[in-house]
Amino acid sequence: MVSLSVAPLFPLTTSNSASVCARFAAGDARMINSFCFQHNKGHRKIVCACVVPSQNLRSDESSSVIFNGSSKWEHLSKLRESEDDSDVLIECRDVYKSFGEKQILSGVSFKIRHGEAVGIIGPSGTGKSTVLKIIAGLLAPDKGEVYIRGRKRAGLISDEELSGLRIGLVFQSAALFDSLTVRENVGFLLYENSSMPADQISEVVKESLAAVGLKGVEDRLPSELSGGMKKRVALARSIIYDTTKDAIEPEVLLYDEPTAGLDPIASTVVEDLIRSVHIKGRDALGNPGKIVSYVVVTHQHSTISRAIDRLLFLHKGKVVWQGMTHEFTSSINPIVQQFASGSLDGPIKY
Ligand SMILES: Nc1ncnc2c1ncn2[C@@H]1O[C@H](COP(=O)(O)OP(=O)(O)OP(=O)(O)O)[C@@H](O)[C@H]1O
Repeated sequence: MVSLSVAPLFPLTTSNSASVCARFAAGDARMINSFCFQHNKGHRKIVCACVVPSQNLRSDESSSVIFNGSSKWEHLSKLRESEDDSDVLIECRDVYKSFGEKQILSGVSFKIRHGEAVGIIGPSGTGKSTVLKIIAGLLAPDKGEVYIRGRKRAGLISDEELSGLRIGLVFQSAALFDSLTVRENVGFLLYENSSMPADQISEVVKESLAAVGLKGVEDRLPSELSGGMKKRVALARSIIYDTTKDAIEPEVLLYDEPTAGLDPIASTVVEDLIRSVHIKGRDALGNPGKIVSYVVVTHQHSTISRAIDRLLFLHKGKVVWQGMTHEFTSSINPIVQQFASGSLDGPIKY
């Protein structure tokens, strides 16, 4: 059975049991709410979120990976081809997507491996959010395939019976329900879909909020929170899960511009939270994170340097460069160089 429901930092969950759950936190909570009630007929599960040691951007020209047909890239590409793929959680293979006449993705290919913290960057409108939605199973590619732990996904997440991987999508907007308290927002899925008693949900909500460094805000309404706090509440909602269910699958979180609109310090808080809920990190309570891998779409340099280990650069519908975060600023790829410097001169035209 398939059920879809919502969460502000929106987890989309699939399970390897007969139930599948998708959680969303989109821009319009009401729209999501109605979507949720239409679809959420049976079982569901809930998800979590992530952290890892940060890396600083630095120059390392010798290790850059360039996608311009250079022999170095071809060589590395061949090496990667022969790599062991047993740790690949998600793979997009030659994905195409158009909206009407507008071709957005024209053969996007990449892999997300177990334990990775991956960033997708590139000019505005190049299809980064579209890629996240395709990974999440909210949009189907026109052509090409998405593999979840080696299994080809057919159609949308709602069509899936089996996946073995929970995928959560955290939208740019916190997408909290305005009329619900923080407790009700964070525990939304549990109140709606689990058999957990209210006091137990309340406890789990409290723990989830504590994991993102928030205490004593359970009874507040979203309007009483700052933008940064709303994002943290949304993150708490994305990492909450039904503690009465066992066998929780590995989970991947997808963040769409998690620090957009935040001041530098609030951005740092969110970037560290993203790290902290990752399996390589520790949350505010000192517990290891539960998110196995995550993907962040961002334009912010601080988020790239603080929360991301490997980057995919999307341009004109393709991944035109990929490399470790520290290789980004030293890349000799003209597209990357222009983007990194913010120059108006170069191959990217506005
Ligand atoms: N559902 C849709 N219907 C029609 N067009 C869409 C839809 N979703 C996205 N687009 C268009 O596809 C293009 C890529 O959008 P997308 O949001 O994926 O880009 P992006 O790289 O994330 O942009 P930004 O960095 O500005 O957030 C845009 O031109 C957008 O208007």
